Amino acid sequence: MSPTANSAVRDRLRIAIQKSGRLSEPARALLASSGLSWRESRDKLFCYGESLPVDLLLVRDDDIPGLIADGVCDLGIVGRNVLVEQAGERAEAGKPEVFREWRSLGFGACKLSLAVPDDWTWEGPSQLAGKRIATTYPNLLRGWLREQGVQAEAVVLNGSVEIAPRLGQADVICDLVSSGATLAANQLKPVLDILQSEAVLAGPAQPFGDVRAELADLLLRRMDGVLRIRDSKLLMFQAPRDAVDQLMLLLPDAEPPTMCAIDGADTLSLQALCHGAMTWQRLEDLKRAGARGLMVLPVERMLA
Ligand SMILES: Nc1ncnc2c1ncn2[C@@H]1O[C@H](COP(=O)(O)OP(=O)(O)OP(=O)(O)O)[C@@H](O)[C@H]1O
Ligand SMILES: O=P(O)(O)OC[C@H]1O[C@H](OP(=O)(O)OP(=O)(O)O)[C@H](O)[C@@H]1O
Ligand SMILES: [Mg+2]
Repeated sequence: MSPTANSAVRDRLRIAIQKSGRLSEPARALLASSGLSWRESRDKLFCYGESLPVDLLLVRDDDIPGLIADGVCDLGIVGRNVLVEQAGERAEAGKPEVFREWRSLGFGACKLSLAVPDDWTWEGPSQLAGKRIATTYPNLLRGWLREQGVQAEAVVLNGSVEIAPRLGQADVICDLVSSGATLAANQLKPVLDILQSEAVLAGPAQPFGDVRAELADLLLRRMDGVLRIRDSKLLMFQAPRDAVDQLMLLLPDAEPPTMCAIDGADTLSLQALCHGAMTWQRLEDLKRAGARGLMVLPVERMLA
């Protein structure tokens, strides 16, 4: 299917997200926080956008890069691991680059790691020469092996990769790791990270040439606002003017504060957007350094 043939007839934006899995809920939540709402219930495969002409396609995550490549959808929310793997697959087959990562989204964090049996003494990548490596990500693995100048065999499995060494299918594995619990349960240990992954917004490599460009820009601006204030709080307090420098050292994650003088000029009232966790411990440290009347407020929306 040609991308242009399929996408030329649309004046609505279509975003593919995972139908059901780790990225489904956070992807929906991010889009909803960006002001999108849909008519259909969540078990449908297609959700018609109500607040904006932006529709959703609910699909298997592995299908998302291909749907963008074919012009069936315009954007997608997918793990970087899947996107980079399929980009590599296309490059290997001599196909042009048609999709790329537009934004990292700060959820679905995991690593693609090499893991070896617990009883191995790890000496480095050269130890993998001639070994069989079970993985769902053969392109990423082969690319890494090439960079290392190591020749090894990729054994491609679509699931239950961790059990392959025990079944004698492979010597080591290259799979996604987050807590490490699955590796530990299978007597494996991680020795190297090949890719740091998280959910990303994927889009076409070339900009849209029609109304979708404006829609995508609007959506990106809103998403950037949502991502920027995620985990952020507005901190308000008062402090003696001569304590402010010291106090700001305790707030390395704060944007430059807004300050105004009260009580003549000796006391300042400050407000600062802070991007890290505002724990009781931090508030107590600020109080000890001279801050008074500390208040932490949630931030709902931000438009830069
Ligand atoms: N253990 C993990 N912790 C955090 N994120 C993970 C973990 N495993 C996978 N992910 C991320 O979440 C994405 C989706 O994982 P999930 O297990 O839901 O996919 P799936 O089983 O392939 O689903 P689908 O049915 O859509 O094909 C992965 O591609 C990866 O980016
Ligand atoms: O480090 P951990 O926190 O243990 O997570 C790692 C596991 O998570 C993923 O599998 P998932 O649970 O999605 O199962 P699946 O591969 O069968 O879909 C991944 O493929 C690992 O098996
Ligand atoms: Mg999948």
